[in-house]
Amino acid sequence: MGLLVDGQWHDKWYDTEKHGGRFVRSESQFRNDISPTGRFKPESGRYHLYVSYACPWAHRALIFRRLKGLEQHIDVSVVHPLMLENGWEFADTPLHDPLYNNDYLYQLYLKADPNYSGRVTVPVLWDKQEQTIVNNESADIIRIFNLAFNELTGNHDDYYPPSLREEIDEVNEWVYNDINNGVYKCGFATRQQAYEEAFTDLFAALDRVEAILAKQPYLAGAQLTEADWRLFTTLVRFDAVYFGHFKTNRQRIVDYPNMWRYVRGLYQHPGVAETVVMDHIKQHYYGSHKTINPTQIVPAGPDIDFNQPLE
Ligand SMILES: N[C@@H](CCC(=O)N[C@@H](CS)C(=O)NCC(=O)O)C(=O)O
Repeated sequence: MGLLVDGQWHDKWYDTEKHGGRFVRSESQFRNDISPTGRFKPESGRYHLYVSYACPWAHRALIFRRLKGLEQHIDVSVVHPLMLENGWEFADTPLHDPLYNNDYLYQLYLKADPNYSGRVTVPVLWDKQEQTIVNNESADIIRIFNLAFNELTGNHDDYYPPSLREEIDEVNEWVYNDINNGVYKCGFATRQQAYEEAFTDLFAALDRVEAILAKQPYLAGAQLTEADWRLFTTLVRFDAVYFGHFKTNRQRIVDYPNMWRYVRGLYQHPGVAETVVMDHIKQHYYGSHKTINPTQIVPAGPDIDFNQPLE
């Protein structure tokens, strides 16, 4: 784990002490759009997506690539599940970098900006033409995938429809703060109080989701939207890693009847199960955070059947 400072790699863990033991996530820095009139145009074969199967943020992008039929137009590279002293690394095929044969993901960031300062995160949407990063913020990448390539693919499915945008933005706000990022706030807290605050907020938000799903099938109502996919990537990791490794253990997702049905429904959506790679997920979390799990032992359980029929 580390970061780049003026183009130099430093092996450094998150500094929680300056925030009273709290984990504070930094903002992504490459935030360009893809549009017919802009610098980055929607073209087949021009862009490349770098992900980790372990990462819930990168997972959103992978799901949208599949939902929007972009596999033929945007290739993907997957990094090695362990993120240690050199950050995300490439390894032997198929976990290699087919474009530049880099050893480390930070080399890609340096190619985009030799003086880059900041964290080196996945996902990365890369432009092969300009050899730079278009965008490294998953919330943006899924919206780009949702719309920008529609003319190319003929797929007009809309996961951020204008009529529901206000509702979706409102849900995203608390789901992001208290659940998507909330599990990290629990797991990376270095003081008891910081952990307990995050834990309380997390389970209040999960209870809220459970109550919403008692009344309607999806977070924004009757229609499946990006708000659901953003929540899904956290829920699908919850019982296998966050519950144990991040100490989010008041209850599991399987213990919430509505959420357990909902997460299975999303998992069983065509093409989604193939984007869930549980051994990368478990290896990454239990193996990469030595401050939390010094032995790096990966638990053998639990056994979760996301394919269980939806009754
Ligand atoms: N806001 C970013 C967050 C991405 C992110 O933090 N990814 C994690 C992996 S789950 C990462 O690459 N972390 C490396 C680091 O923080 O140094 C997004 O949603 O795209």
